[in-house]
Amino acid sequence: MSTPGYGVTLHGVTQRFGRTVALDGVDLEIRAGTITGLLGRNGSGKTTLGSLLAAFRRPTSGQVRVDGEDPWENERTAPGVCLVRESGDVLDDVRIADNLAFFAGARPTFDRAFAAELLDLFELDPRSKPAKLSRGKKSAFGITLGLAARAPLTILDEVHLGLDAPSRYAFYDTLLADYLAHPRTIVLSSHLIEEVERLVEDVVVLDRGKVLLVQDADSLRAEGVSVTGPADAVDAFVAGRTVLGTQRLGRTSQVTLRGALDAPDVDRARAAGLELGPVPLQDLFVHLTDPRRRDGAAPATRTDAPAGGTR
Ligand SMILES: Nc1ncnc2c1ncn2[C@@H]1O[C@H](COP(=O)(O)OP(=O)(O)OP(=O)(O)O)[C@@H](O)[C@H]1O
Repeated sequence: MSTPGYGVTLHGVTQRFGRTVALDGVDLEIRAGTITGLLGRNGSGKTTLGSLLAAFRRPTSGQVRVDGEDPWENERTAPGVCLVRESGDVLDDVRIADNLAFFAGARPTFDRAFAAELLDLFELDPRSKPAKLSRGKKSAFGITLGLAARAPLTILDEVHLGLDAPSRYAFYDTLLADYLAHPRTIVLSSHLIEEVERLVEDVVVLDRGKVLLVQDADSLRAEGVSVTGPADAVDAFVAGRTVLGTQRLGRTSQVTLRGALDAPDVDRARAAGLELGPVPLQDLFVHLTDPRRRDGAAPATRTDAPAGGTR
């Protein structure tokens, strides 16, 4: 059985805007049939990358391949690629019902019944026009189009930023359930890493137009450990190790460490009454992209590092 969804490869892709280099010689593979989290600080090139995949623009140089082909003016891949950005990418002065009809006509995989369910979920009136919607409702409509399209390559670029917390969690749950029922390739760009981390199988981190890391989320998490317990005991245990983050609540401390612990360390931690747990991706992300580390040194984790599980 072939893998559902379109895979993506980029070879030496550079995108310039005048003197700005938004993407700088990017080599990247996004696996077909996965949810990939696209992470990066402001201006790191995430939206530019999404625009290239959706053939909204052509790179200055390098090769973009979607399902093995150049997506630019490609009649075969175009209906199978759906990019939704924070702005919603909808027809502002056209009623929601007509927007849906227009969108569905261009996409053979569009599921109108699912779109209707999503309108109900987000309490959107099919008679209203996107121009009159609040920011959050407009985002919800963009999400409705993006999910109901069931495109083999779906790129959701900060689509959920305007949503309130209940709507965001409804979006995450719906995305996951629909992805499991209809596997495809989803690229999810977000600054809300704590919220989306349970969804993503692979992680791509962009930093100033370059790929800093491509890794599956589980092996990435395994590259660190969180240590929780009485502050004194935690401090003694973590002394001399690479600390990614510290949280203190009264006399309890939780410290995120980089690097896996060996068996004797695990025994020592347990003997000291400390709890060990997985590392939040957010801590690893902040560590890797910390502007205070802009000393030209290579970050500790890279795709070319010999870390176990890196692909
Ligand atoms: N159309 C454009 N014209 C000129 N510069 C642009 C254009 N689009 C993007 N850029 C620049 O390219 C760089 C990357 O921008 P991009 O929007 O891809 O980043 P991003 O990671 O999506 O950022 P954010 O998280 O803030 O949305 C930035 O320096 C941005 O100013």
